Parts: sequence; structure tokens; C-alpha cells
Amino acid sequence: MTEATGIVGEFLSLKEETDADLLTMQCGDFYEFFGEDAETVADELDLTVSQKSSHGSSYPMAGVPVDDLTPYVSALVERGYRVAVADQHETADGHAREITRVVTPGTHLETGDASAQHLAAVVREGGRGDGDTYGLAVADVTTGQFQVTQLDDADAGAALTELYTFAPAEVLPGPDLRNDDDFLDRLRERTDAALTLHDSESFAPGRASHAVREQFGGEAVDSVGVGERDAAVRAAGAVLSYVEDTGVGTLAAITRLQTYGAREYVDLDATTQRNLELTETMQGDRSGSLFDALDHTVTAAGGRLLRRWLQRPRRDRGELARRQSCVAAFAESAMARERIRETLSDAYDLERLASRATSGSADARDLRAAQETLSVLGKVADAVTETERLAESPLADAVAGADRAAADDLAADLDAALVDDPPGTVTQGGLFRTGYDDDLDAVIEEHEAALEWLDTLPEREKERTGITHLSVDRNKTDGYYIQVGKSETDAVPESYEHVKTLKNSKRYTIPDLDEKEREVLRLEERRHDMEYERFQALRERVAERATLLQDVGRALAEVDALSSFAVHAVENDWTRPEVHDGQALSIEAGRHPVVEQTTEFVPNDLYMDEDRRFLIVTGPNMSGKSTYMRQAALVTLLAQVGSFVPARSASVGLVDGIYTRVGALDELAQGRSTFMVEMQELSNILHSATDESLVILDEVGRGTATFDGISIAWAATEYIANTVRSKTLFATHYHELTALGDELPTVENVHVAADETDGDVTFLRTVRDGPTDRSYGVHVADLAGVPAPVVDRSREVLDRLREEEAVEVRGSDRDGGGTTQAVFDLSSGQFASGGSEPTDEPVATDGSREQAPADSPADDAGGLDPEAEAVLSELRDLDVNETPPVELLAKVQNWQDDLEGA
Ligand SMILES: Nc1ncnc2c1ncn2[C@@H]1O[C@H](COP(=O)(O)OP(=O)(O)OP(=O)(O)O)[C@@H](O)[C@H]1O
Repeated sequence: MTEATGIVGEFLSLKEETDADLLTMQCGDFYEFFGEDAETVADELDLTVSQKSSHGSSYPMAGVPVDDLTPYVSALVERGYRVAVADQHETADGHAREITRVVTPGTHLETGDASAQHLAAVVREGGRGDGDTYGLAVADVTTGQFQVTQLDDADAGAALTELYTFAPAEVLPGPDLRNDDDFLDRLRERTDAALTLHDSESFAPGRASHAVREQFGGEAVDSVGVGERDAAVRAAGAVLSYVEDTGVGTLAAITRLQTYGAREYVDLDATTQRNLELTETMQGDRSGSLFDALDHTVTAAGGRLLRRWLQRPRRDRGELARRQSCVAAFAESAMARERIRETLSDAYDLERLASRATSGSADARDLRAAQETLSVLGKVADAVTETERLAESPLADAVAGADRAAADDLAADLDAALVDDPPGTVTQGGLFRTGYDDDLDAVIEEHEAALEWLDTLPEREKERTGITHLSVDRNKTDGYYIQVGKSETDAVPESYEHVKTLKNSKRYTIPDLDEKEREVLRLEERRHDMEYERFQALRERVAERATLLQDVGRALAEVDALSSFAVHAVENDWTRPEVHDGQALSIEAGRHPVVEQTTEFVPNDLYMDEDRRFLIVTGPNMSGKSTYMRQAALVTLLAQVGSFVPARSASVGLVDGIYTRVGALDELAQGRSTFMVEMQELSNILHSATDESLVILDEVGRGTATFDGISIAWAATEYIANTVRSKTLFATHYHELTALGDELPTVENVHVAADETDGDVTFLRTVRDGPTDRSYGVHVADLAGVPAPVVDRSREVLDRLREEEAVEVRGSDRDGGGTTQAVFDLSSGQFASGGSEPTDEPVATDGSREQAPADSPADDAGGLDPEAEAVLSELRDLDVNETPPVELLAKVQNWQDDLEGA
């Protein structure tokens, strides 16, 4: 291929300049993609590819109109591409093009999604292995939120967990982490984030701390105690530099550095968020999640905050008490609450408007929206002050946190400037009210007068000439003209100069009209320029008040989220939990917050404390074990976000983390076996949980052979109860484990009760102390529609196993005739002597006749060899009641081995 020149050549050389995935370049009224980029974009967005020839070669080309670029870029970014945009600008000798911005998943301003969009940088300091420090900085450019933290971590687990909670759209790994496959794999596994290698220099301590100081001022850095060389500062500097480099212009919206310590939030890893179905169900649906059930917010920002709260429960009792008091006040002020929510429903997303103002993308409608929302603050504040119950609650401070006077001033400013319903374009005039600016008014007045002259021209000309079919109009080619109907063209005066003949009419112009036309065009252009200039100035003034907009936006979002909690509490009869620093978790008549929405729910009590930390939950399948355990976790979580809880009363000891292990669903797709995932999750819990955590284990060890499963569950229970000492609920079908309830002082048994009369099982949904006696699995098989012969036979087998610890194999006699030949002996785990008919000889499962082995019980009469004797005597001496099941199993296995050896 010859080297491209011209437009394609220009495109290719711009492409060299950027490491973005795609480049689009403005060519007049279109943005064009060329070459491979054109093909990729056409594939992704269903655009038509044409061919552009350049000096004998031909290049694929796909383009979109200038005004439509944003949605196309958004769609590409949402698919994970980083898109560079090269704009065209006029120069003395034609035009030039340069890359003005790179839109990436983490810096995408025009997102259609109201939820937060996070860009994160993560830095590791110190050698590999023990004692590493991780710095994390997370920005949301759409709202200007910027959060920074630092944590010490041995194996990156805590740092990754912290990252997961933000569900970042884009991550910038620091220089030390770029080549760490393990870290990157773990990151990819749990987030959909695009990984971007940003300039290593920007992570360097000096550069980074300079960037942080430039952005927030030296004092801000010092006051939050982030030292120069800290990993957190390096991460923060990299994020700032990336936002600046991508050029979307939102850096100015990042006004505040929020640092937080790991101790402020409850540990809640991605697995647990998913298991507890906080924001989506395990199947990935929003509907049916806790957020979905709980969300009564009326603004996008309020919804975003509520979601964030659920994902980041707090450990600070003071903050929780503050939120609870606000919810309580709202719950008891029905009228004011409804009035405030009604007012709030007029609010736009101020945090996002602030970012649009600073990036220069806000239009007059956006500023109008900002004005209306700023004045919402005053109305909400008034409603709070006027309602005694609200006025004396911490809500008054929450509202007062934003500067109402400044908000009113800015709102008044904007209101004085902009017309009520401004147009969506900012270059076509019509934005400002009269009285806002004298110079502008003068031009507008002249312009309007000239337009008025044109408007009334037809009347004047009709009167002067006596022509009835006469109108004045304008189009692009002819400019202004007088149009006269064909039948009356004879009556046209001499002063009319003919312009064009149409089928039914003729067009003319007159000297006065030509002159007015020039005047109107001149005034129009001047007016548009003046209005645009003034609009930019106004937008800049708003951008300068970004912090104010963000403060007001956050205050309104908080009022929205808190009143949403109150609405839910009132509608569902929730109660204010007592939160305390002790261990006890006590729930009286508790319900599951989501299940109770759709089911006639049977409330249950739960009590745990220092001496009753570990509950083994047994009960039939489908009886409600999982629901009961999740309910405990969700009540705790709700208490730690400041919400009321679904219970008659509740007292919740604050936890430092909630860990769950629940049946894995979709991990097989990722190439890991269910059991492997189960064990990884268990391992993570055993490493991470502390005596202040809450652990939910819904079956452990089920994914493997029974003996291994029981052994692992047994050992894990001992380890948690004796060493980790976290509050734990463990649902299991291994009844053997219930023995631990009697032996370990802090472990207790509870069960979900069921009632069986005449073979009919009724689930009572009531939790009682002590272990269950049966499991009713066969009943569930019946409910699930397993064919009747299988269900009936299961019942028979079950009964025989219970009564005789042995069961025969049906149909093992291939030759027909008999039904009962091979007998499986539960206690030996082997086929023992055959049944009685039609023959006494043992038959293997394949139906073939076998010689009875020499040491089979059938041969006992002949005397035993020493090994068998030894086994028998051990068996006789064994105290079954005193031996833990796992040991029993091991013994049985040993005996079998011994006997086989003999
Ligand atoms: N307290 C309750 N009141 C009313 N319905 C309940 C209650 N608890 C559970 N349920 C309902 O019972 C069904 C089974 O509950 P769950 O999944 O918790 O049972 P499980 O014992 O964990 O079952 P399995 O052992 O098979 O996993 C669910 O549909 C749930 O909605």
C-alpha cells in the first residue's frame, strides 16, 4: 500500500499520536473513522462503510453527522473502547485538526446511566509479599466525587475487595502492578473494568503529590494527613493526571479530596454483595434485589446515594444514629415528608450538572435545571424549619450544610439571565431575558424591530399595491423575497425586481427589502455572538460555583435517601434498631426485607451473643434456612446503613464485615468447578473474618464426596468457633454436625420446623432451638414433580435404611424372576449377603453370580482370621455415642482396609 496522503494520511498520523483504541476525525459536517477503525465501528454500531480513495489506494470510511457524535461515542465507550476525538478548527490558511479529547469508560461524561461511574487507580508500595501498602483513588467525573484510601495488605485481597465495592468502569494499575498477572487476573475476574496503562510518570511520588496539591491546595493534602510518599497520593495524582490528559474538561469539578480509612466501612466483598442480592439478584436482575425493594427515592442522585449506602455500610455509631434520627423524624411527619418529596421530585442531578458546567458541555436548559434545583434547597429547608419534629432532628443540619444564601443568589442570577424555556442550542440566540444586559438588549431591540418590519411588510405592500395573494418569506438561496400569486403578477409595481418564476407564483425583491435583509442578518449574527459570549460567561460563573452545586446536590440527595428509608419503614412497619458496640444480635419477630414483599411471611426470632455465637441451622429442604440466615445478615446490614429494619424490635451489635458462602451459580462458566469455588470462598472467609464479623455459611462441603464434605464442614465449624470466633450461622444437611452443638460451648443448634401428618409435610417456617430430626428431601422431590415410582421407591428405601440400615438393589437380577438379590449394608458401606429369594447366593449388581468371599459373614461359622477378630473386638469396644461422626467414618474406613488386607 502506498503511503496515504490527504485526509486519510492526516487521520493515520493523528492515530499515531494516541493510544486510544479508536480515532474519529472531524471533516466538515461529519466525524469520520477510517481504515480498521471504520470497520470496527461499522460492526459495533451498524454503520455503513464506504470507500475513500486516496492516491490510488482505497480506505474504508464510516462517518456520523457532527451533531450526532455524542451518542455514537457513548455507545462505543459503553462497549469498552477508548475513543479519541480530533476536532477541526479554522486557521489562516484553511483548517487544522487535533485530538482534543479521549473518551474512556472512566471519563465518560455523557453516560445515559444514573448510577455512579468510577475511575480508579491502584498503587502498590513495598516489595512483593508481606507488608505491602496499597493506595487507591477513585473518581466519578460525572459528579466530581473523589475518594482516596490506603491499606496494608499481605496478598492484595483487601485492596481488591475495596476496588470491587466501587465496581469501577476503568482501572489504572500502578507501575508495580502492571506485570503482576495474579493481581490482574483477580481484578478481571470480579469487575468489568477496562484496564488502562496510564503514563508511569504520573504515578511518581513527586509528580503525583504536585498534582494533588495543585488540585486541592497544599492544606487539603496536609489536613487529611496524606504524606508525600504515600501510595494513596500516588494513586490520586495518577487519576488527576489521567482526567486532565483525556481532556474531557471535568478536572475542575473535582473539588474535594475525601480520604477514608478501611475501618469506616463494613467489609462486604463482591461475592457477599451478590449473595445478599443487594443491588441485583443472583440471576443478575435488578428487580427482586434489596435496593429495588427499598428504593423510594424521587431523584437520580438520591437513588445513587441509597445504592452507595447499601453497598458501603458504616461502622460509626454516631453517623448511624444521625441517619436513624432523620428517618425517625421523617417517619413521624407524614405531611411534611410528602411535601418535601413532592418538592424534591422537581430536582435535577446537580452534581452531574456541575460536571457539565465545568467541562463546558452544559447548555442553557442545563443551567435552567440548575437554577430550579438550587431553589429547591430553600423550599426543602423551609419545610424542615416549619415542621417541629424535623427541625429538631439532625435533618436540619444536613440541609443547613449547603449554603442556602449562596444557592439563592446563584439561582436568582440564573433566573434573571435566562428565559423560562430556553432552546437546546446555545449559538442560535433566544437564551436571555430582556433587562439582563443593556448592550444585548439594544441589539435585540434593533433585531426585533427589523423582524417586525419584515413581519408587517406584506400588509403594507398589499395595501400599497392592491395585490391580495402576497407574502414575504425567506430561504437559503433567495434570502428574503416577496411572493405574488400568478393571477396577480400583472398588478406588480415597476419597483419590484423579478427574482424567480415558480409554477403558481413569482418571486420579487425591492430595494428596501434588500437593505432590511442585510440589516437583519447583521443583527442576527451579532445577537447570536453576543448571546453565546454571555452564555459562556454565565456558564463559567456556574462552573466556578461547582462546589456549591455539589453541596446542594448532595444535601438534596441525602434528604431524598433518608425520606425514602422513612417511606419504606412506614409502609412496611419497620422498626428503629438499637445499634451497639457489643456482640449481641437480637431480633424479635424479624422478617426478610425482600421476601416479605411478596409472601405472607412468618416472622422469626434470632438471638446470638458472646456465649451463643455459632448457630447450626438444620431443617428440611425448602423449609426456610437460607431465608432465615440472609434475614439475619440483611437486618444487620440495614442497621449499619442507618435504615430501620423489618422486625418488631432489634438490637444489633456493629460488625466489621459480613461474609457469606452460598451455593455457587455461574462460576462454572469461568472454568472453575463448583467445589473449587466453594473452597476458595470458605478459605477467604476463614482468612478474613474476625470476632467482630458476621458469617453466613449456606452449606459447606456439599460439592464433594460425603465423607470429605462432612469432615471439612466439621473442621471449619471448630475453627470458626474456637479461633475466628465470629458470629456465624451455618445451614447444613449434615445432621452429624449437630453433635457439635452439644460439645462446643458457643455452638448451638436451631432448626426450621416442619410438620408431618399422614405423609403430608407442612412447612411451619418457624425457627426453634435444637436440631431437626429429619430432612424431608423425598417430600421436596415429590413437590418438584419427580415421577411417582421414583418418589415411592425413595420412601421405601429411606424407611428400610432407617430401620435396618440396609437396602436391597431392585432389578439386579437381569434374568428376570427375582427382585431382591444384592443387599447394600449402610454400616459397612458394602454389598453384604443377598436377600432370600429366589436364591441364597449373593449376586453382584451386574447380576452375575458370585462366590461368597471367604471372609464374608455368610462364612462366619468357619472361624475368623486374626485381622477380622481384631476389627470385631474394636467394634465391640467402641462407644458409638461418645465418638464424633468423622472419627467413626475414619474407623469404618480403616476396618474395611484391614479386612481387605486380610
Ligand atoms: N419465614 C418465612 N415465611 C414465609 N415464607 C418463607 C419463610 N422462610 C422461607 N420462606 C419461603 O420458603 C422457600 C424456601 O426457603 P429457603 O430457600 O430459605 O429454604 P432452605 O431451607 O434454605 O432450602 P434448601 O435446604 O433446599 O436450600 C422460599 O420460597 C421462601 O420464600
